[in-house]
Amino acid sequence: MIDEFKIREAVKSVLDPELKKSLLDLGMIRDIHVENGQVWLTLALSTARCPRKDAMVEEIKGVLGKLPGVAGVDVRLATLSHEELEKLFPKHPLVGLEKVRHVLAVASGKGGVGKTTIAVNVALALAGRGRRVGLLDADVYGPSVPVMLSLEGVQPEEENEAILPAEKFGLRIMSLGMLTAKGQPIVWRGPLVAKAIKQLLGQVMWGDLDYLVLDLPPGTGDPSITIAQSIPHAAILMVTTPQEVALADVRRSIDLFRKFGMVIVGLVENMSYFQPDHSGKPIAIFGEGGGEKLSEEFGLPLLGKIPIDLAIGRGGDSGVPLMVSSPDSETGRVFQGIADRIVAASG
Ligand SMILES: Nc1ncnc2c1ncn2[C@@H]1O[C@H](COP(=O)(O)OP(=O)(O)OP(=O)(O)O)[C@@H](O)[C@H]1O
Repeated sequence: MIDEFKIREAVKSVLDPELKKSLLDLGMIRDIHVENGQVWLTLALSTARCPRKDAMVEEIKGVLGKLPGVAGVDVRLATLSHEELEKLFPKHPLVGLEKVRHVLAVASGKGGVGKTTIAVNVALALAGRGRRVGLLDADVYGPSVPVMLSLEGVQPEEENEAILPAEKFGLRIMSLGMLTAKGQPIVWRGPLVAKAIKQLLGQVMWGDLDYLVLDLPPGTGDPSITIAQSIPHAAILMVTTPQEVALADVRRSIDLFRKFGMVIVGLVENMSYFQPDHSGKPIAIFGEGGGEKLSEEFGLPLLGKIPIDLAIGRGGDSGVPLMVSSPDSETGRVFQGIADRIVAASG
């Protein structure tokens, strides 16, 4: 007859994929109960969002289901307590940036050039290429990612003292805007900025990510440098516009990031031209050549030129970005090209 002892013996062989130790020995399989061949047990996970939970449940059921006398196996899921987690994993395996392969910080010389638009749509384009992508809105002056992704009013959930990013359009998203009460003015200055970002970086359960795209505050002020610097291995994606007058700000910004030892992966020129219709000639509303000029001057690749597209503005207002509503449009293909070049550059 099957009993708890036999179940324990058998289930010992199921290992935690991370720690490579028996789930039973780790205390993650508990409350085993056997009655008339039916087995009940609890699997306590590091997080309810554990990406491998289904595989672990299947393995447990597979191992126990083979035992003679077992009629059925019922696995209940639970999460480890904070104390248990700390004991098993001195550092939570999914919190912070440990499992984030690349951090891409989107910066601009000044405000309003489309930095957030580029951050959101490049993140979506990378996700469209099958990459696991997070988006951190670190724009201390006016976090606009919640509006662009219709996440207004969304408060982050917490689990075991970690903050869970919101999930939307296949991205994991966290915004400074989610940490402030609705309607409250945001006054993140000096030490507060560093503290808020440190908290975000240290406490958000980003999990396994190929890319974390960061929307930096605009300009060459303290916040953008402080934030970019506080993230190990962050590389800068610089947004520019084509007109000569805007270039001075971008030059200053590039110089400053370089002075602080930051790598710049490339330039994206936004609002490059307007295409009235498919047959007409593109109109260079804001002049032309800015991106190329900077590219030559600083030896940086120009990763793409985004047209002025009414669908981008509409996407920003409606909360459904262009790379969700029309990823294969002409503008969508430019974002795809940028994502491809980023992937190729990051290896
Ligand atoms: N290529 C484009 N075509 C049409 N509209 C655009 C384009 N790029 C950006 N916009 C629009 O311009 C406005 C400003 O864009 P966005 O918020 O992305 O700029 P930003 O540089 O992040 O601004 P901030 O400095 O305030 O953070 C938004 O309404 C956006 O929809």
